[in-house]
Formats: sequence, C-alpha cells, structure tokens
Amino acid sequence: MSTDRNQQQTGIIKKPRRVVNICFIVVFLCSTLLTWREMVVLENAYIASQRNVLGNLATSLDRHLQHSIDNLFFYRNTMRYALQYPISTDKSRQAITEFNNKRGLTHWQIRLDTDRSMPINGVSDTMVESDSLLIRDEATLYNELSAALELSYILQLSDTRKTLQFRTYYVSRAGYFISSMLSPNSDALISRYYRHISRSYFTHHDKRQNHGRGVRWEHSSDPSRGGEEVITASVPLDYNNRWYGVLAMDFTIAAMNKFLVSVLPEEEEGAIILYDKKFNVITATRPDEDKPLFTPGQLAQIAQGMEKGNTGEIRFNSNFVTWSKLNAFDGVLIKTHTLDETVRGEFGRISIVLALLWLLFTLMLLGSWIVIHRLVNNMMSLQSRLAWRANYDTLTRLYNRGAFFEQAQALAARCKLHDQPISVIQFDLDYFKSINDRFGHDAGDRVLSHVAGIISHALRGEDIAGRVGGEEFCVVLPGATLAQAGDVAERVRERFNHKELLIRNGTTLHISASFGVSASREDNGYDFECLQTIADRRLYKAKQSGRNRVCTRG
Ligand SMILES: Nc1nc2c(ncn2[C@@H]2O[C@H](COP(=O)(O)OP(=O)(O)OP(=O)(O)O)[C@@H](O)[C@H]2O)c(=O)[nH]1
Repeated sequence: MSTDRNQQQTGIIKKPRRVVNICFIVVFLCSTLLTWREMVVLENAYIASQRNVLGNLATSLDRHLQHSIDNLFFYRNTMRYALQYPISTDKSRQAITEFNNKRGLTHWQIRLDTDRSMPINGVSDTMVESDSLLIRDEATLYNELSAALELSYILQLSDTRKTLQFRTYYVSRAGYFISSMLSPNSDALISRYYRHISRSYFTHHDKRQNHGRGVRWEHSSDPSRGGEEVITASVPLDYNNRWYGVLAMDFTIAAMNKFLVSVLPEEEEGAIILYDKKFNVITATRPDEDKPLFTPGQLAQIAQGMEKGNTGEIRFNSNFVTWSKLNAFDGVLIKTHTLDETVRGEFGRISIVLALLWLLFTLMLLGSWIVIHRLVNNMMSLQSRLAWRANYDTLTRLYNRGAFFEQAQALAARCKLHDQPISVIQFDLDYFKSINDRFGHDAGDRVLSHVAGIISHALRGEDIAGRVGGEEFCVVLPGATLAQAGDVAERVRERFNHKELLIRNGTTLHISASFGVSASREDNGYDFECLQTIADRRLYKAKQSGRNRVCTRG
C-alpha cells in the first residue's frame, strides 16, 4: 500500500521537535556564552587587581629603598667633597694626632665628641700591611681620616626609625671603619674590621670586579648578629682614581618583612615573597612561606617571564602567581594566590555566584525543555491519531471511503500516465445482516475485522483496499488486467469460504462474499469512479446470480 501520506505526516511531526530543540540549544549557548564572557571579564579584573596590589607594594618598597640608597650616595658625595676640600679644625687635628699615636696598636678607637660623632675604629699598621687589599697611603691618609670624621658627625644624625636600614658604615682600606651603631667594646674591633673586609660586599668593589662603581646588593648572614640574614647595599668610595673604601648599609630581614606586612592591605589574601636576584627567599609575609614555594622548573618559568617584562603573571596548577621586579633593589617581589584564597576573596565569591546562576538557569532550561518536549510529543501523537482517524476506518484499519477514493484516483491517474492497466474489485459479504441478527453486532464487527485481515494478507504492496460501505469493500490493483483481478477475487472468495471464524467461545462460522470486477483496458477507461460503478454493478449481478461468486462481465 502507498506510504507517501504517512511519510508526509512523519515529516510534519518531526519539525516542531526540531524547532523546540534548536530554540533551547540557542538559549543554552547564549547563556553559556554570556556567562563565559562575564567570567573572562572577571578574570581580567582579578589579574589587574593582583597586579595592582603587587605594583603598589613594589612601588612602596622601591621608594623606601631608593630613599636609603639616596642617603648612601649623599654620604659618598659628602666624603668626596671632604677629600677634595679637606678642612682643618681642632677636632680633625686632634683625630690625626690620636691616630698617629695609636696606629701601631693592634686595635684602637678614636672617640672625639661622642655626643655628636661616632668613634673611628682601627687596626695596626702591621695588620694593614699584611693584607693585599688594604693600604695606608700617607699622601691621602689624613684627608680621608678627616673626611671619615665629617661622615661620623652626619651618621650621628641619621634616624633609623624612618629608614629601612638599621646600620650605615664606612670601611676604609686604610685599616679603620666607622659605623652608625656604637661599638660595644674595643676588644671586638679587630674581628669586626676583618669581618667587614672579608665580606663580598667589600671585596667585590675591587676595581676589577665593579667596573661601573655602582650600588651592589648582597644577601648574606651577618656573624656580628649571630648569623642573622641581612641585605647589604654598598657603594665604593673613589676619588682621583683611587679606591678609598666602601660605604654600606645593612637592612634586616625582619625590617623588610615588617615593611611588607605594613603596606599589604589588611583584607588581602595570599602571600608576598621577596626574592633576591638568585631566587633565594629573603622574606615572606607569612612565616610558613619561608620554605621554597616553587620548584626549580617553576622558578625558571618565572625568570623566563621576567625577561619579557618587569611585571607579569603565571598560573601554576591552582596557584596564581604575579611578579614585579624592583627598581631600587636587585630582586623581585612575587605574590602567590591559591585557589582556596581566590575562592574566599571577592572575585571568587562573585565567580561562584555567577556559576551558580548559570547552573540554576541551565537546570530551569532543562526542566522547561523536558516539559515542552513532552507537550510537543503529546500534541504530535494526538495530531497523528487525528490524521490517522481522518484517513482510516478504526474497525478494519483499512482506508475509509474518502481516503480510499482519493488514493484510488491518484493511482488510476498514475497507471494512465504509465499506460499500465488497473483493476477494481468491489465485494460485499453475503447475508451479513443475519450474522448480526444471530450473534449480535459485536460478532458482526469481529467478522468485518477478520475480513479486513484476510484482504490485507491477500494483496501486494502496491494494491490498496478500503471499506467503502457497511459490509462493502473495494480493492484497486494497479498493473492487473481483468483476468488477473478476477483471479485475485476468486482467491479471496475461496479464502473466505475456507476460513472458519471464531465468533465467541465454541462458536465458529463460515462466511462468503460476492465480487464484481472491472478493469481499465477491458472496460475502456481509467476513471476510477466509473470503474468502481461497473464493479459495483457486477457485484450486484453476482448477488443476483446466487451470491458467493465473482462476476467480471455484464
Ligand atoms: N456489525 C456491524 N454490522 C454492520 C456494520 N455496518 C453495516 N452493518 C450491517 O450490515 C447489514 C447489511 O445488510 P444488508 O444490506 O441487508 O445485506 P446482507 O444482509 O449482507 O445481505 P446481502 O448483501 O443481500 O447478502 C445491516 O444489517 C447493517 O446493520 C458494522 O459496522 N458492524
């Protein structure tokens, strides 16, 4: 039987589902896209905020360190000026006299005006001669001594509460030093002097090692403070191509740490770590962050990033890392922010709310999709049932009269087009009224349904059958001549005769039908209604001739 109509209906059914699906996919994609865009904006804002916090911190630390370095340059300029224009005062003459008296002693101290100046601490001529780095050049010795005396007056004025450094000192190659911190006793003077001149901050200012004569930073442990780590900034003092000594400042790690903690915003999560140029941790804003935070590989990645710019950021697993190189110090400030801290922070909270809103919206969307999908399914199945009912007879499941005529006419037109024969069989059950009368209407219905089953099995795929009246059926056989159609009608008639139909428990009956057959070639025409009328007339003839027979003529 023809399936065109069914396919058309299936096509109609599929479309609304597709439209619904496309609409929901579009809404889902739009909401996901918008959420993702918001997330990107939020991430950029987060990165900018992390950069800002670290940038402010680095600027603040730079400013303070620069202030200290400026002091160091000021002391150097003062001493150079004093070397260029030496002054001769009672105090300077007294200092020179004292120096001449004591210079042979293993260690000595010149304490002049201790309320206003710092003592000058020295070692003997012999000791100076024993070290190749040291020299007491008589031509410059006294000018340098009075310059050192001038510096000692200035150092007395330095206020360590306002600066990051805790100690400033001048160490001379001529075997003496002055320090802004008072010497506790003179016995330790020799060892202190030798500790100074053996530390790399001093030896590295040798002209061969420090061509530029600029500031050097050193991160080392200070034996005079029980091995405590200190940061030392130092500059060489040169005048007239002669290296006199080194001016230096010491910063304690504790002071650096205190400073970082004090400038870090209170509500700011994460840790700030100050590294020296070799990526050794100097200090961190959290004590537990003193242990190495990064693997050597990660530090190498940061170093690589630092080659591209003074600031930057990188992600290591759940750690967000921002760095900022310091201008005034040979090191880098690094801020780490774990995922945990990010989640606890403002940006994390906003991200979670955003993600939850997206999830909620998606769930609601999914819920409404399920509901609408069910509604569309119900609507489609209702539509398909209605469509089926409009075309089929519910009892026999064959085409109803209207649909059958429509299909049969189309089939006849097609056969005419292809010059194929077409035949029509019209048949009617014999004495059907008596079946209804004897066994009831339900039994009659069951007989009609059995008859439809027998017809459907007897026909080919391209044939169509329909119930055109109460107990009247019609079959169209495309491609069949009158003789072939008559054979088919005969076969069906015989099947009816041989079939024993079960009407109710223990009750069976035999049925018969009368058939009228017409065909396009033999009856001259493809007009279906005409062929059907001829077949109906022959059916009537079959009835008249005694029923249970096939009539193909007349
Ligand atoms: N059970 C049932 N009976 C139907 C249906 N449609 C029509 N009929 C009955 O079919 C019978 C047709 O009777 P008649 O037209 O007298 O024909 P007949 O009794 O078969 O006699 P002949 O056709 O002359 O052999 C009527 O009693 C209708 O009520 C139906 O859908 N179900």
